[in-house]
Amino acid sequence: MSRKKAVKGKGSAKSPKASPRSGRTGKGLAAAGAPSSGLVYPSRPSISNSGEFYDFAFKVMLVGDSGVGKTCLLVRFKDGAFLAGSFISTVGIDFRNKVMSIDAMKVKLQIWDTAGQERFRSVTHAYYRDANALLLLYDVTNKASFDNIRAWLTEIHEYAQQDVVVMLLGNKVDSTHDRMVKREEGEKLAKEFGVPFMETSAKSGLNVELAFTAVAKELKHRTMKEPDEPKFQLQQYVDKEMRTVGCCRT
Ligand SMILES: Nc1nc2c(ncn2[C@@H]2O[C@H](COP(=O)(O)OP(=O)(O)OP(=O)(O)O)[C@@H](O)[C@H]2O)c(=O)[nH]1
Repeated sequence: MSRKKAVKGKGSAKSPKASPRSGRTGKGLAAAGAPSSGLVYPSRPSISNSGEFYDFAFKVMLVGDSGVGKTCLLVRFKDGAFLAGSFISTVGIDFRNKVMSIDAMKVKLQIWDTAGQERFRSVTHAYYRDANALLLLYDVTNKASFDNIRAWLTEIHEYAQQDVVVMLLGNKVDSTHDRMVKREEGEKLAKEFGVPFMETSAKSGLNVELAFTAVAKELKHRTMKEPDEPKFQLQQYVDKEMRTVGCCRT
């Protein structure tokens, strides 16, 4: 990823509020601009620029308040590492590709990491409409980031495709002593909005692979599904596979 300096600014009152951690120096991401991947999503069979074949390609976006761990989640998934150290806020938007094997098929995920700060919101809005799935994150140690989820869901409703797959993720569950949002609260909110839910930790890697695998399975299933075939049950799949951690001081 390239590195750029952050620009300071304030977002619109209509957008979800930035969490208290926003407003820091920018972590480097590609220039903001109109989405122009040139790929058709979903596509089958296809070929990537590097000559690698895959059966499906899907676009997944990471969204949520600044500091909830979107970049760390992506880096954990892509490289199996954790970005420790000082927090550098994302500037604009960038993507990374990962090809996964799902039910013996090659699925390429193009994963877009968005800036959580409000001042970049108009940039990220332009990318919503092409997204096949959105991973919406909050930080279990930051109540404001959880409270802002309703506003994020309103925004998603406004800008994303109607059939976009949305999954709610409560990140940073490794910080058990700092936890401010109970797992049950996340579950309740997700149920209210009819979206699947799970908790993750980019730091420990807990459930990170599972979150992306579940979304890739859902998208692959939707694309291949015969009309009389039952739907893929994403939440059931996640519940069966998910590992949980104990609570906390909530
Ligand atoms: N303990 C813990 N810290 C995390 C985790 N994920 C991210 N962090 C920390 O949280 C801070 C913010 O992480 P980022 O991934 O940069 O957050 P972001 O959502 O991409 O933030 P923006 O780019 O501003 O939108 C960093 O200091 C990370 O080290 C996690 O799972 N556990």
